[in-house]
Amino acid sequence: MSSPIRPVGPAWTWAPLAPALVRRLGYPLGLLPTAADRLWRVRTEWVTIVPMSLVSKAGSVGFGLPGSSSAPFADRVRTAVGRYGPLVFGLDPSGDLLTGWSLPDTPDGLERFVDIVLDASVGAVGVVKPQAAFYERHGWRGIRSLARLVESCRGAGLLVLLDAKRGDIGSTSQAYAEAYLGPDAGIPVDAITVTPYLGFAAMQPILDRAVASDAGVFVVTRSSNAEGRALQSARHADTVTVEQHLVANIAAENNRLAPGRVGPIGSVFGPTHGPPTDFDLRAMNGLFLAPGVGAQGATPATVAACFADCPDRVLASASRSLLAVGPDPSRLRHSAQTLAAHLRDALRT
Ligand SMILES: O=C(O)c1cc(=O)[nH]c(=O)n1[C@@H]1O[C@H](COP(=O)(O)O)[C@@H](O)[C@H]1O
Repeated sequence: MSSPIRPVGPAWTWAPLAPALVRRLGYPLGLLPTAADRLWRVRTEWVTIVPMSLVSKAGSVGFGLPGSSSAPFADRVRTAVGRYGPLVFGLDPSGDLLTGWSLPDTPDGLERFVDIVLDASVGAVGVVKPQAAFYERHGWRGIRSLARLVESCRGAGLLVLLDAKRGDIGSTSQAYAEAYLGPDAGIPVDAITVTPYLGFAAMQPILDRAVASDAGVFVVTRSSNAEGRALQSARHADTVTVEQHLVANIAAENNRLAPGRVGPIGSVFGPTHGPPTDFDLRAMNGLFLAPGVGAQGATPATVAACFADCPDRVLASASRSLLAVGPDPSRLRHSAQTLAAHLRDALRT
C-alpha cells in the first residue's frame, strides 16, 4: 500500500522501531509471540517514521534493534550459549518440510513457517540459522519473509547466523558484506557463512566489514558432507591440506584482530568426519559452527569428541531433525531445548 507520508531527509528513516518495541515490551508483558508478530504484520501496511536520533538512542540503551550490536560477536555468542546452550536452530523451510507441515510450498506457506518458528524460537534458543536458499527460492516474497524473520529474531534478542555461503572476488565480496553486515546492510544479521574457494584474501572486504560492525563470519573449512572431502583434504605442495591452510589463515586473522580474545572469524567444521587428528583447533582462536547434528548423523557425543580441545567455542547446529517434529510450536521448542541440554552436557558448557 502506498503512503502519503515520505521520509523528509537524512534525519528520518523508515525504521523497525515499533515492532522491536512491541516485541521487547510485549513478551515480558505476557503477550503471545504470535500476537506481537501479528502487530508486526500490521506495520507492513502502515508507515513508521521515527527520527534517526531516536533509533540510535534505542539501540544504545539495548532495545535490541537490528544492527544494534553492542558487544563483539564472540561475547554475544558466549552470553547466548550461557543462557540457552550451544545449539543453533537451523531454519530451513524446504518444499518437503512445508508440505509435511501441511503448508503450501508458496510464499504464503513460507510466511506461516516464519510465524511458527518465531513462536518456537523466541525464549527457547539463543541462535538461529536460516539458510538463505530456502527463502530465495520463493523470489522477492521469500526474501521479504527472510528479512522479517531476521528482524523479528534480532528484535527479540536472538542472534541470527545467516547461512548464505557467499564468496567471490574482492569487489563482489564487498557487495555481499554490504548486503548482510552492519546496521545499514540490506538485511543486517549477526554473522554469515562464507565459502573461501576464491581465495582467503578475496574475502577481506567481508572480514573488514564484520570487524567494523561487531559481526561474525564463519568460513567453510571442513564441510559436513562426504563430497567436500576430496577438495578440502587435498594437499598444497608444502603438504598442508586446504582445510589446514584455511584454519591457519583464520588463526592469523583472529590473532591480529583480537589478540588474547576469541576473534570474529569462525570456521564451519563438520563433526561428521570424526575427531580431527591434524589440527590445533584451540589455536584458531575463533568459534566453530558444527553442522550435521541429527539428520547427517552427528550426535552431541561426536560433537564433543571433535571439539575436545575447545568445547567452549562450539555452536552445534541441527535443522531437519528439529523441524521434523513441527509444526506445533511447543513441540519444536521442546525438541530444540532438549537437544540444547544434551549438547550442553556433552560439551560441559
Ligand atoms: O554452513 C552450514 O550450516 C552447513 C555446512 C555444512 O558443512 N553442512 C551443512 O549441512 N550445512 C547446513 O546445515 C543445514 C543442514 O542441516 P541438517 O538438516 O541438520 O542436516 C543446511 O542448511 C546446510 O546448508
